[in-house]
Amino acid sequence: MTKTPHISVQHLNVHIGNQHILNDININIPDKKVTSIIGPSGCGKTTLLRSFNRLLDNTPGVSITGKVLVDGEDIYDPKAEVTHIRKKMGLLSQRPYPLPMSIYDNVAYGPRIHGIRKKQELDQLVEEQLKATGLWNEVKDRLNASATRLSIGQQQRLCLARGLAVSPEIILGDESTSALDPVSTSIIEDLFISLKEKYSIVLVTHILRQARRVSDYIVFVYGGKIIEFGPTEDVLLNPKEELTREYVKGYIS
Ligand SMILES: Nc1ncnc2c1ncn2[C@@H]1O[C@H](COP(=O)(O)OP(=O)(O)OP(=O)(O)O)[C@@H](O)[C@H]1O
Repeated sequence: MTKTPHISVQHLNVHIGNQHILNDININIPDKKVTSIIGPSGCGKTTLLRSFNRLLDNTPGVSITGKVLVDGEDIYDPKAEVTHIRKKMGLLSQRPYPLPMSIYDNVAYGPRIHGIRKKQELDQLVEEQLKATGLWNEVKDRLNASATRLSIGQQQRLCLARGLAVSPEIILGDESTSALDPVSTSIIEDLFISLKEKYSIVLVTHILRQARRVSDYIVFVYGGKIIEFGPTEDVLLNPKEELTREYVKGYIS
């Protein structure tokens, strides 16, 4: 484990209405590694991921206690600035949601909002991020075409490029390959592996093979609690907890 965690979760409890969704979560998410959150449907994986960038705030009936420190700053401190926190994180959801504009404008969108206006600077940024997501050669001759005309797999990589263009530090992926074909899935998985050089990556996945392929660390969640957390090989091949063993073997789903 790296010495300084990028995200440190301390005694996090999430209730929605009278349901206790996350129960005393304590975890240190390592810097510049891929950490995958696994567990059966409804165990709280997405809720945990969404707690990292305060996406739960608008959920009706939610109450959140405990701390989530990002780079040492408690994002649930009443004085914390949500925009500043969110800028540190890019979220890739299950399905790609390209903006209804050109490929170029999708990537330039965030930088423009953050005040970058010079065409040369934007051109360079767009090219850089399209290269980082392996799209450049596929789209360089049609940058002004509508993003919605790309394949679903390409759209997902474009959404990743759009997120990376605002210089986040952390990439959150919520089942982000579930709508993709096997080839696009494998491209996105390889991207996660290469992007960890620069970013801390946290993924929610149902697919154990995917978790094994891409992750350095695994968090196994069951019934709103963290049952086990550790290096991928340890958790998947030599779990300490009986519940993890049963889940990995497919006895619980
Ligand atoms: N907005 C909400 N209102 C009420 N209950 C919610 C809400 N969001 C999530 N829940 C409940 O919280 C629990 C955890 O949901 P969550 O989506 O985090 O689980 P998950 O492990 O990601 O599930 P899946 O793998 O099926 O996506 C579930 O029981 C779900 O019904």
